[in-house]
Amino acid sequence: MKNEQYILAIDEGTTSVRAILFDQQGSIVGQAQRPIHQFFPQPGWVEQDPLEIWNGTETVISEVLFQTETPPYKVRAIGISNQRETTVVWNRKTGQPIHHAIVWQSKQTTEIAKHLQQAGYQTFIQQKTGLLIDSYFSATKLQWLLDEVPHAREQAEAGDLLFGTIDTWLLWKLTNGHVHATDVTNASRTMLYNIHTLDWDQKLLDLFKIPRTMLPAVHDSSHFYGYTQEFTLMGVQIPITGIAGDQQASLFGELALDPGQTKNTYGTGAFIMMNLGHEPQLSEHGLLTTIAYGLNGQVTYAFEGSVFTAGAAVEWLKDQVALVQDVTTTATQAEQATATDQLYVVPAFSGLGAPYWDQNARGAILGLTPQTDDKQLIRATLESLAFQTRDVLQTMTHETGLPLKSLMVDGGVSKNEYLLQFQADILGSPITRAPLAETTALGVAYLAGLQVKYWPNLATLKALPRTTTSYQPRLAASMREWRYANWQQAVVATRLFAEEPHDGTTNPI
Ligand SMILES: Nc1ncnc2c1ncn2[C@@H]1O[C@H](COP(=O)(O)OP(=O)(O)O)[C@@H](O)[C@H]1O
Ligand SMILES: O=P(O)(O)OC[C@H](O)CO
Repeated sequence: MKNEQYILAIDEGTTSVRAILFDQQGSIVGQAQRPIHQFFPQPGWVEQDPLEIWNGTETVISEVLFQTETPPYKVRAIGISNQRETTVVWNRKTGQPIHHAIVWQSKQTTEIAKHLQQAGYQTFIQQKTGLLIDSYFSATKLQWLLDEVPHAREQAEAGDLLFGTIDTWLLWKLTNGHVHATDVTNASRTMLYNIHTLDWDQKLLDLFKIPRTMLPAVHDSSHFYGYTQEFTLMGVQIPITGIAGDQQASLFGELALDPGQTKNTYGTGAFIMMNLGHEPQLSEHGLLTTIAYGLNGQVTYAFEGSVFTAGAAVEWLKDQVALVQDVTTTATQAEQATATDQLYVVPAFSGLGAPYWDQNARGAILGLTPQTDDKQLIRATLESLAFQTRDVLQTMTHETGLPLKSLMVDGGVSKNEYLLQFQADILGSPITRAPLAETTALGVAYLAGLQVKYWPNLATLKALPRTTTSYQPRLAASMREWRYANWQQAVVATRLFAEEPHDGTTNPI
């Protein structure tokens, strides 16, 4: 349609940045994507260049507009979804980052996190933030930057430095330094934000020694944040009206808006989220309580189970052990493998996330025999994603008392048919795959579009056409439980290996 306007979603993930144009049906009109490099300055450390992220974002925006012959004035609004927790600090006057961004997976602040745990801060922090102490969240990363980058602390105390997660950094760049803000979902991942009072928590700022002047303003996920500046890439002023962390954006894109509705996004990691409604519940078994979205002045909470290694394990099959040349062939290879009932890959490459939260664990392969071959290893690796998902979902249903009726899935690895069938089998529940792999971008497009009345209300979104693919469980219950019991045993063995030896020698891991 000639006069149609579009919503532009920017999805800045861990491995790439995408710009996607959506029309009023929620269909993709065009998209562009650029990879983003990761730097590994020391084992376990992961960093990215914030300027590369910004330049990549500018490029994909230009590309998608060019490819679809869309003049910028046809973009009704912009939404930003982003890899969460990743921490950037930059100079407010020069706009220069003081260091690379510290990525969510990075382990350089493990010692700070351990120290806090040992000092007994877990309950204090969980009650305020809903989070468990881990180097994953922004607070220890920000503290590290202020402590380790020369003169950073004095500059921060003088009010010269700004902190942001990637959404905040991109918003600041898009508005040419006019707007320093974030949304409630991203704020809830910093470990500095109180999810009950909905404000930065002074006691936490004191604990991590963070000057309040560095912190962005916090708003609803659907909110008028500001305009792109005329002299930035867009050439015209376009409102930026949606921001959400990528996992929350995909929950919104799935329209999982009722308590109990649950999604899993299989990307680099796998992030399972269950809508909790308007009352936060704290977990006793390793789940995070997080803000799902802020809409019309009200926040909705969610339980989250973060699995650190999902697609990253598939990448490992390709890049490190070269068992596959192309990740898309893994489903067929897994289908062709002879049964792997006794072979288990525990991909704890960066420790184990929910519900274990074991920073020390490292990956293991258990049950090798002389017959074990490449296809079986591929299959067992894919199966590990499904087992890890069950670990989290079992905890969620136990804690909330809500049964799992069905699981909505999306993300890059959800293209894998073998995985989804096995996921249904090992859960004993149906799986529904979203029509678009780009549910994250769609979610933040919805949030941006609601604010400018591109879509007038939630009912309009629910009425949009949507064709999903379902996977029904086929495995007998006895086999299902036997396989899962074996997996649990494999996790126990893996964690045992990472424990300190009892003879006083240092654990080399
Ligand atoms: N057909 C497939 N089978 C298995 N894994 C896949 C397939 N297609 C993509 N992937 C994996 O999906 C991941 C990328 O998913 P994506 O949602 O783009 O991640 P992120 O947002 O973390 O960058 C990569 O780890 C890639 O190996
Ligand atoms: O880059 P993704 O899509 O794997 O998401 C990363 C998460 O937001 C980290 O918490």
